[in-house]
Amino acid sequence: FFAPSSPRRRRHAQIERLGAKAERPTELTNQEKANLTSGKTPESIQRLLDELEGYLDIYICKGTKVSIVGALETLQKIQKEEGELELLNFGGKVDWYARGIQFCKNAGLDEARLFRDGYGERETGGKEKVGGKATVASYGNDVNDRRKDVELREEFEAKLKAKQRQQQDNKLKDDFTDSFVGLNIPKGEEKGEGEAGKAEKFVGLNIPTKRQSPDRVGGEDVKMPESYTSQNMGLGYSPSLLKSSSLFTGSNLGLGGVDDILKEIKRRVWIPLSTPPELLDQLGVTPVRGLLLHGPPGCGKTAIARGLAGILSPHRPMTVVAGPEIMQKFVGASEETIRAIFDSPPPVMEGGDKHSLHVIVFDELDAIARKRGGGTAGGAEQGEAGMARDSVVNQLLATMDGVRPLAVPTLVVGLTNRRGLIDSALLRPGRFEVQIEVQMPEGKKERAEIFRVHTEKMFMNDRIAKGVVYSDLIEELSGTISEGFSGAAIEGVCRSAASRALERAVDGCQEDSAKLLKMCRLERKDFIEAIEDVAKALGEGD
Ligand SMILES: Nc1ncnc2c1ncn2[C@@H]1O[C@H](COP(=O)(O)OP(=O)(O)OP(=O)(O)O)[C@@H](O)[C@H]1O
Repeated sequence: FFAPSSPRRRRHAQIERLGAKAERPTELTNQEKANLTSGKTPESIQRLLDELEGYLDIYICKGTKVSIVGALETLQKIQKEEGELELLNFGGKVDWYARGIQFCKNAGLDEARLFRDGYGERETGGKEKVGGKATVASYGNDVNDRRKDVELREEFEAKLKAKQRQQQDNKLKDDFTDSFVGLNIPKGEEKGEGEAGKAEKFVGLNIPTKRQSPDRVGGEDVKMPESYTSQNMGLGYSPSLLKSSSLFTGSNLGLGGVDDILKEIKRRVWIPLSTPPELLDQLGVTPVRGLLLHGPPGCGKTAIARGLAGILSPHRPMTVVAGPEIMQKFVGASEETIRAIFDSPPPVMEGGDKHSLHVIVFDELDAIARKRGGGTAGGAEQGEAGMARDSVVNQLLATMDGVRPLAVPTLVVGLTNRRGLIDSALLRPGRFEVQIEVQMPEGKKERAEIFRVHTEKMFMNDRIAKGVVYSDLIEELSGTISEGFSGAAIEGVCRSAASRALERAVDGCQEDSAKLLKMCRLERKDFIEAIEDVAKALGEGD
């Protein structure tokens, strides 16, 4: 939904220019020094803007209340930081808060909806001003405000639904086709971009706009296939689905150093799934049916698969098949078991339609899809377990080849630490065709990104000790840890560091919860000691 003319790259370039231009006062007051060392920079506001963008993306896709609350809270942080920046004469010429509000407007959230219709009153009339702008009353944390929000949203959605029903009853063709953006619209009836945009703005309001069930409209103009084979596994043209791929970023998934991986998944899996089928037809290609993520433990394979399923198919829960557990069921059972996984997708949630993508994640795929053949080489097994595995592999092959049609479009994601054990037939094109290695964080830059992901919240909530410069801390930590630290290990470091700060705060003021809340801040040494803790544990693990 953000104009392609304003990609993040351009904003970062702008930040860099601003940073270069920023003039620091030669003589800083103590307060200013304290502000400086607490990390107030244009970059910190940019990070907040990125966060805001993330919330608005989620809002557009899923329309959740949490995302609006998150957006509002982020706006407030932006306003606060901007005020502090102005004190430092440090980029104060840029109205970041106004940019944040513009983001919200682009996302279809006007100020009235953000501030008045459920999130407390916007204070105006010069009651209170920061940096010349009217401040926003804090989001009502109390239950009443939240309840009011829910009531307003329900009322608003009920009205919209009623209006939609009426429009359908009246057979207003324009409105009728608008709601089908993303469907396989028959040739000659494609809607122009303007109309597509019109329908899309409802996406954030939980109205099923992407692909409505043909049942609901008579199924005459719009036909979805009755069953899905390798030829028509795609979801049909879906501009909103294509756009929502912008959500598939490391920062939204809470992952650092994986942007190249996400880009490749977007290009090879996501885009073909949601482009016009006739275009795929002309190109003579079909969407990919299988994605294999392989690599060492704790590097984010599961998190990527979850993120992919959550954004690609927000209305149908994904199916997770835990390899070793399910194998116990397979032994002695018939081939029906694997069929059942594909043939019984979880029902769609409200707002979805029956053609929503079904994502099946096979965790520890090597446990169920080992090389066939009964020989011991390459990890294949004999006996009942070996036969069960052979049967599973055969079933998977038949299903992924499209021999057996499926009820809904399906994407299979395999996760494994041991790609070498998987039957090679499953790794051929047409099956787990896209294979991506999710490696250990390669260098300092990737490690710094992961540290940032897992400490940003502490930093934003002022839980890093005064006097510690956040960017220096990240730089130091990412240089200190060794190459053997996975993303999960780095997350472990942050957890362990937090536990040290918590312990110190609790020891210092057990009986005074207000003091405890105030005191609990992470020191540099907490992180350094935590790195040693985790390194020790990793060493013992080896
Ligand atoms: N690149 C990363 N950036 C930030 N956090 C990460 C990263 N990789 C892993 N983590 C953290 O580690 C946790 C565990 O990762 P995840 O389960 O996705 O790894 P995995 O590769 O699937 O491991 P396994 O093979 O053991 O299942 C994640 O939830 C996340 O918090």
